[in-house]
Amino acid sequence: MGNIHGRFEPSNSTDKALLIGSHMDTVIDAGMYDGALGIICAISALKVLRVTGKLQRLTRPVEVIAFSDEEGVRFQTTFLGSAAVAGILPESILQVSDKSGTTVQEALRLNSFEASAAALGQVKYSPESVGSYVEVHLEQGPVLEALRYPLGVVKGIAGQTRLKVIVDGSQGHAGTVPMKLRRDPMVAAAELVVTLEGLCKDPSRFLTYDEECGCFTEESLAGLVCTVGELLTWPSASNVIPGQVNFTVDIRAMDDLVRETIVASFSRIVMQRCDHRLVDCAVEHKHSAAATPCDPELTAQLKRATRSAVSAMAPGGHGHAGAESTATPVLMSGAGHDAMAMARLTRVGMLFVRCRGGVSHSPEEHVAEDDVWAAGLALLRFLDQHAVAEL
Ligand SMILES: NC(=O)N[C@H](N)C(=O)O
Ligand SMILES: [Mn+2]
Ligand SMILES: [Mn+2]
Repeated sequence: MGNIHGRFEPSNSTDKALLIGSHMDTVIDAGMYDGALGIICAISALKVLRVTGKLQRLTRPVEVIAFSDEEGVRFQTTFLGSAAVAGILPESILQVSDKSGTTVQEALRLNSFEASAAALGQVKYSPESVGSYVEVHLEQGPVLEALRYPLGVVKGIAGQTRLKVIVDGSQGHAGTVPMKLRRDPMVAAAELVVTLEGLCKDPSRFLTYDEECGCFTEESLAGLVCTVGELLTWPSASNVIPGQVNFTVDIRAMDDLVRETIVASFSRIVMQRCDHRLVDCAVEHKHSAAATPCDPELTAQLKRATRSAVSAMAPGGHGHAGAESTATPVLMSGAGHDAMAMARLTRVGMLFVRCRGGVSHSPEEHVAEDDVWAAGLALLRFLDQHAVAEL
């Protein structure tokens, strides 16, 4: 699937491998740090172990993996690289096509990968060969900056569902079709986009009683967000009533029942509103990933490593300013990560790095050099705890 691996195998290792990685793809018009930061941190940490002669003291294989496609921008499926390693990628994925009609299999062939079902089977790792997966990633949110702390550990990752909504109407002349005779998919889509926002801002206004059997609490609704990031129209001419409009839907929540109920409720609303407007519609499920907890023991080790790294950089150490408190923040992640796929193979832990203004998926994305240093130091401290034998 286009992943890139770098592995160090100690001569007499008996323990299961530690995998450290992140994704090397990103979104359109992105920043420099999403994904890449985690890969660079991992490679740098192993380089320091080599330079300091510690590689030979590793008690377990340590492997860096740069995953090929985490964002799912091109094929609307996501975690292609990590899901292949985790062994959860269905063979059918090879036939999913992008907007130009190129399938995953063809895209791989164009890059000299013979992607057959058998080849896909060879990519997956056996659970007994892997002990844990750790990922360093910028936070992509405002919490660490607000806490004035450079690093944090992740308690869990929100679940996510991606849909594609297709609305078909009657294509026609913008000047001659009376308003009352139109079957306009653009207006239907616009109404659905605004309704989706209302559904996620205030679900109680929309959910029917039987759906509320979950009696959603404030906590269970935590992190409920929805986004329409793409909207395509055909034929996309200013003087033509569109024939078809389709748009993407991205729904996330910390609670899987909440997310599934919102998805079901929105699908029902799509059918109802399109019926009312006499347009045809379809809701395609492109991707779903359940909310993923991080492993408590790995998280505790990452917390200890973080505290050690930040205190080593505090004034009198390497002069790292800004760590106002000693307790390492523990955060939930609204963003998805390869760790969600890798959690289906092994236990996972994540280390978050503060980013300016919490901005990500934008050229404005920025991480302070000192915070990159702190992340690398914390990863080294984690490796010392987790994989390097005492002298
Ligand atoms: N698969 C994903 O969730 N990709 C991004 N990391 C995202 O959060 O959208
Ligand atoms: Mn991203
Ligand atoms: Mn990412």
